[in-house]
Amino acid sequence: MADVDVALAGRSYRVKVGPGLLERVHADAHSFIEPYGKRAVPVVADANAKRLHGERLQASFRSAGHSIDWYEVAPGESSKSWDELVRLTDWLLDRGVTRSDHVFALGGGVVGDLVGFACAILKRGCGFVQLPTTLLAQVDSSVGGKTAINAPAGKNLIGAFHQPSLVLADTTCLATLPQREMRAGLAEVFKYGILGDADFLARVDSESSAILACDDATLESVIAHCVGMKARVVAEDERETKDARALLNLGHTFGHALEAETGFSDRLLHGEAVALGMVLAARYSARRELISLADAERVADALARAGLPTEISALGLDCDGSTLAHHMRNDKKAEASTVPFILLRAIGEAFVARDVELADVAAFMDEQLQAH
Ligand SMILES: NC(=O)c1ccc[n+]([C@@H]2O[C@H](COP(=O)([O-])OP(=O)(O)OC[C@H]3O[C@@H](n4cnc5c(N)ncnc54)[C@H](O)[C@@H]3O)[C@@H](O)[C@H]2O)c1
Ligand SMILES: O=C(O)C(=O)C[C@@H](O)[C@H](O)[C@H](O)COP(=O)(O)O
Ligand SMILES: [Zn+2]
Repeated sequence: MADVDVALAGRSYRVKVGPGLLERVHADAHSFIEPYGKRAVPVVADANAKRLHGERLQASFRSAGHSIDWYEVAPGESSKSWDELVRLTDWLLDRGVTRSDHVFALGGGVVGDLVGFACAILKRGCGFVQLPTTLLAQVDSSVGGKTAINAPAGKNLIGAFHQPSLVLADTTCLATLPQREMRAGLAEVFKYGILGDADFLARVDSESSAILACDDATLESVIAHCVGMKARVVAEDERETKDARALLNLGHTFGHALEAETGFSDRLLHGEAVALGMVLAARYSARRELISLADAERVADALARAGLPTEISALGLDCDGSTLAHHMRNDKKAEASTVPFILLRAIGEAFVARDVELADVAAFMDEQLQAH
């Protein structure tokens, strides 16, 4: 078992990583469950996560004399919507959830982002506990307090910073995760290496088979490493007001544009979009002679070896580079006169570039759409 603390004045919380944590939620989350007394505890769950792991959670609550009031969320990105937010907040209000209560979120990044945002606005803020069940959610989305739903204008455009009170990442859950979803999560694992830790990138490259095969020891140590990196960044720059947290957005300005263009659907998962986005960020860095083309292709090759997509020409998009660049204008990092891009000075050394012309990005995207 590994523990990582996210240090935020007055709002610090623990992230526990390891096998079997769902069986002992009643113990680890005791202080957030006990106040419910005889009331059932609200658990918002991704339908697949509930079907596959809900019973373990239920047994844990039952052993401490508590029952669960389940709310099911349909799997998929389309659940990060206004409609689902309204349905969920109405349900929480119906259950009489108070500001001092904690709502439990069982599932991947979709449920975590949705529940986190609902809890940020419910009665101006109640608590929540993250029980992430995907690799992506365990290494990234359950930690750091970015919560959001999507808008027609773009990805995660309606949201709030709202930190969880506890994160319990039970690695046993990953045994039931489809390989495509494991790979999508692996993209965010690669991200930590590419943006700030070349040694970790080499390690992930060589251990990707063990990660995808859910080797217990590898999973626990890799997940804890990622959470540790994210915890340090979040402690330094919780609200992305300095450049530190923006680096966690490597590949996302490109990736979110691709997600928008594919309709936030399972045609392109978030992690797959991030993999493509990191390749684009690396190749765009090479175009600007910040890194060599060989280094950019090293990034692409590592992702390809793990079975992740690296060529946007294979997506069959019916759009041109300026349509994609137009989506990027809605990026939340955008400033009045510029869209900051996370580029590479070296593999393992990302930085925020504020002198990128969207017209140049559009021309680059046109080339990439036609490449290979
Ligand atoms: N807040 C953040 O900092 C942050 C960071 C990264 C990503 N995100 C967001 O996270 C979302 C993606 O999260 P995700 O990749 O976890 O996707 P997801 O939540 O859609 O889950 C992926 C799929 O796995 C299924 N599933 C979940 N747990 C399972 C399990 N244990 N076994 C079998 N199936 C299971 C789900 O039903 C779903 O079909 C995106 O919306 C992205 O924007 C947020
Ligand atoms: O935690 C962060 O900061 C991140 O950027 C993590 C990303 O992996 C994640 O996808 C995040 O939701 C993207 O943030 P956004 O501000 O671009 O919506
Ligand atoms: Zn992401």
